[in-house]
Amino acid sequence: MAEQTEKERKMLLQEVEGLLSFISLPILVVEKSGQVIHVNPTAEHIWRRSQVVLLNQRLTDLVESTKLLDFVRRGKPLRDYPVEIKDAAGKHFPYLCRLHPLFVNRQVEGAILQFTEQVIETEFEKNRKYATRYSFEDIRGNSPAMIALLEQARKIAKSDSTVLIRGESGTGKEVLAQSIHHASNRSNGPFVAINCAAIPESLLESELFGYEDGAFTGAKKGGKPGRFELALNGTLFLDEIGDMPPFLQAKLLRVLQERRIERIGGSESIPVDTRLIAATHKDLESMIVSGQFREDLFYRLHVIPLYVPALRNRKEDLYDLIQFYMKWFGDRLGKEPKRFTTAAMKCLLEYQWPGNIRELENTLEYIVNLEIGDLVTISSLPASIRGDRVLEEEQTMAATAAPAPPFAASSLEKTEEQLIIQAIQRFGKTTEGKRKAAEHLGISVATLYRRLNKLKRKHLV
Ligand SMILES: Nc1ncnc2c1ncn2[C@@H]1O[C@H](COP(=O)(O)OP(=O)(O)OP(=O)(O)O)[C@@H](O)[C@H]1O
Repeated sequence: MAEQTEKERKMLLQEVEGLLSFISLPILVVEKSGQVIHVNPTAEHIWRRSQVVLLNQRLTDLVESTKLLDFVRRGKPLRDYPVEIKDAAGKHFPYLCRLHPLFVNRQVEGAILQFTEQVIETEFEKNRKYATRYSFEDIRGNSPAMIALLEQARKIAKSDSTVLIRGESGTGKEVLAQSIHHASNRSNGPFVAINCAAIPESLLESELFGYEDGAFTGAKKGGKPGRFELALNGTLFLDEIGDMPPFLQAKLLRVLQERRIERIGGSESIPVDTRLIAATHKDLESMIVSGQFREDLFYRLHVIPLYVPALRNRKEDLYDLIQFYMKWFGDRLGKEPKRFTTAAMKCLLEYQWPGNIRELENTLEYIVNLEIGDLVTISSLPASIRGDRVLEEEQTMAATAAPAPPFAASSLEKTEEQLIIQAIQRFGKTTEGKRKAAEHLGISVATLYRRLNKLKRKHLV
C-alpha cells in the first residue's frame, strides 16, 4: 500500500515538472516558509541559475519585495503585483507577480508564483508605438504652395539627409515628417518623435541620449536607451527644435558631426543610424542673431529646408478641407453631414485661421457635434470665428424670407434694431440678460451696449 502511494507521488511529481516545463513564463513553487520546491526551465533562464541552485534558495533571495512572502504565508491570491527579481549578478528587473495559494485541509502550505515582465514591450507593441499614422496620400491640398511642397518632399524622402521643416503651429509639420519617413527606405524602421518644448530641460538630455545604470539619483535600474537608440534604422523627429536649451544644442551638434552617441554615465560610444527630421515654428535666424540658437547647428539641420504654408496663405484648399473634415467627423460620430449657409461658409473662408489645420479640425468637430439640425448658420460657429457677423446673416435670411424691400441703409439699420430689441425682450435687461443677448447675436457686450445707447436715444428701449 505504502509502495503504491510512493509510486503515485513520484508520478505526480513528474507530471508537475512536465507541466511546468511547458509554461514559457517563469514559475516558482514555494513552501509556506518561502523555500523553493519547484522551478521551471524559464525560471532558470531568468534568474541565470540552475535548477539545483534555485531549489536551495529561499523566495527572499530571488525576489525583492517586502510583502510577497507575507502574502504567501497568508494564502492571498495576487494578480499583477509589482516585484523585482534579482539575478545571479545582483541585477534587479521589474516584474509583475501572480500568486496562486496552495491549501491542504484549509491550511496554507505554499504558493505557485508566476512572473511577467513589467516594462519590456513585445516587438508588436514597439512597432505599433513607433509606427507612422500618415503618408503623403493623407496630406490634403491642391494649392500651388502645397503642390510644390509635396513634390519637393517626395523627391527628398528617399535620401538620408537631415530635413528642417518650418511653418506655423498646426500647419502639419509632423504629418509631413511622418509622410517623409513612410516614403523613405527606412519605412520599416521606427518613427520616433520627441517634442523638445514639452519635456523639462533636465529630462530632455536623458530622453534623447539615454543613461546607464546608476547615472543619477532616480535613474531606472539597468539604464535606459534614449530616443536616438530607439530610432535605430528609422527616423528621429525632433519637434520644436527652437526650444532646445543651449547645452543640448552643443551636444546635438556633436552627434550630427560624429554620428555617435554616449549614454549619460556611460563610456561606450554607440553608432547612430537614424535619419533626423527637425521642425520648428520659431524664427531660427533671429534666434541666431540674438544668440539663442547656434549658427553651426542651424546649418547642420538646414540641409533640406521645407516650409509648410499657413492655412490663410493657401485659401484655395480651405473649401475642400472643410468638406473633408465635415465628412470625416460625421462618419466617425455617426452623424449626417451638415450644410452651410452662404454667409457661414463665407465667414469660414474669410477667417484667418491662426491655429491652422488643427484649429480647422477642432472647429469642424465642434460643428458636427452641435445639435442644430442640418444647417450651419453663422450663429452656430464658435464666437472666436464668427466675430460680429451674426447680424449680417440674420439680415440676409430675413431679407430672403420676406419680399425683398428696396435696399436702403435705413432698412438694414431697422432690421438690426429689431433683432436687438427682440434679443433684449427675450433675455431681459439685467447685466446677465445683456450678456446672453450679446452672445445670441454674436456681438461683443461692448457693441451691444453701444447699440442700446443709440436705441435709448431714439426712445426705442
Ligand atoms: N494637409 C493636411 N491634410 C489634412 N490634415 C492635416 C494636414 N496637415 C495637418 N493636418 C492635421 O492637422 C493637425 C496638426 O498637424 P501637426 O501636428 O502635424 O502640426 P504641426 O505643424 O506639427 O503643429 P505643432 O507645430 O503645433 O507641433 C493634425 O491633427 C493633422 O491631422
